Amino acid sequence: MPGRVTTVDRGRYTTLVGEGTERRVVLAMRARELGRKGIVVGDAVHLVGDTSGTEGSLARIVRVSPRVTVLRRTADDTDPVERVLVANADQLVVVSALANPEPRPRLIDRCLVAAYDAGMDPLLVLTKADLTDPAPFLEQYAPLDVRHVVTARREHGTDGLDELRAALSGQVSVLVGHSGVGKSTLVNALVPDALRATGVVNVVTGRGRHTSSSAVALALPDDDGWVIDTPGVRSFGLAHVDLTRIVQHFSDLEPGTAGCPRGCTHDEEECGLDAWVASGAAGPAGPARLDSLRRLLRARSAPTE
Ligand SMILES: Nc1nc2c(ncn2[C@@H]2O[C@H](COP(=O)(O)OP(=O)(O)OP(=O)(O)O)[C@@H](O)[C@H]2O)c(=O)[nH]1
Ligand SMILES: [Zn+2]
Repeated sequence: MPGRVTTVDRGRYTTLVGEGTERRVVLAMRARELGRKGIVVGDAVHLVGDTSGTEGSLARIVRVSPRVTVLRRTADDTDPVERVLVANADQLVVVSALANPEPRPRLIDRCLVAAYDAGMDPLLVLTKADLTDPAPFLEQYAPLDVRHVVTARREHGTDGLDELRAALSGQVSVLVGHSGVGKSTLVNALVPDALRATGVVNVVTGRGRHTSSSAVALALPDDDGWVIDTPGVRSFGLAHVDLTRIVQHFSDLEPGTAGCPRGCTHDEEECGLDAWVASGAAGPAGPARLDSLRRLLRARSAPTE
């Protein structure tokens, strides 16, 4: 029985199996034959045993499918190892308020790098446009050509929500953002209460709301994709990011790296990209694009915020 891992908590895995009306929550443990193989939220797994999902039942996870993407959480003081946070997500939704709290461009840049490194498409969601004009902020990000959705609270509801739904449709999206940006407000609007209750099982009681601070996958209405909410994720593991994976996302600049010395950091005097851009090969936007690329490359080594 195939399933998708929605929460991980102390050796218990909440999974969702089945489609449509057959969809149900199945609590599972790992089978011995998995050895030390890790299981994270978003993993596609194969379950055996009692997959009825009835109260008190426990299935076993016997296989984990190869991961298409992996988003890593950074090592920190309590855990020196970079760990996979979420598997198989398509896009990284970086939620930032335009005001209250002020946007943190360095953190956003780090999120973009993490997305590129994970093989995920980034999507910027800029909330609270009712408080300030989004134009100055957007200008700063224009050369990066990152998709974005602007939301604003209005008397009749929230502007931009339909556009956001369209961007999430059929995708597995990880939502990140620091406290107060309005991420919970968005998740509540996207995933109705009834759906939120399923797939989010408290391991201790077997029902109710999951309280741990780990990622939680929530199915969007009508099986139209997933959002994975990540409370408490403040930074990503960028220590092992491969430069070429970032440069790949700058298709207008990438050919210019042919003129770089071996092992070029693309942020040094000998870098071939300066000449490439100066020759006009990257078009009129070239200089701003190169600045943005270098900003991201530097964000890798910036201290965590
Ligand atoms: N003006 C305005 N306020 C908003 C908007 N969206 C959310 N808020 C408010 O911003 C505050 C923070 O929203 P939350 O959804 O709790 O933010 P969060 O990112 O989940 O933050 P944590 O719960 O701390 O993780 C709340 O008081 C919301 O009512 C918006 O579009 N405009
Ligand atoms: Zn270079």
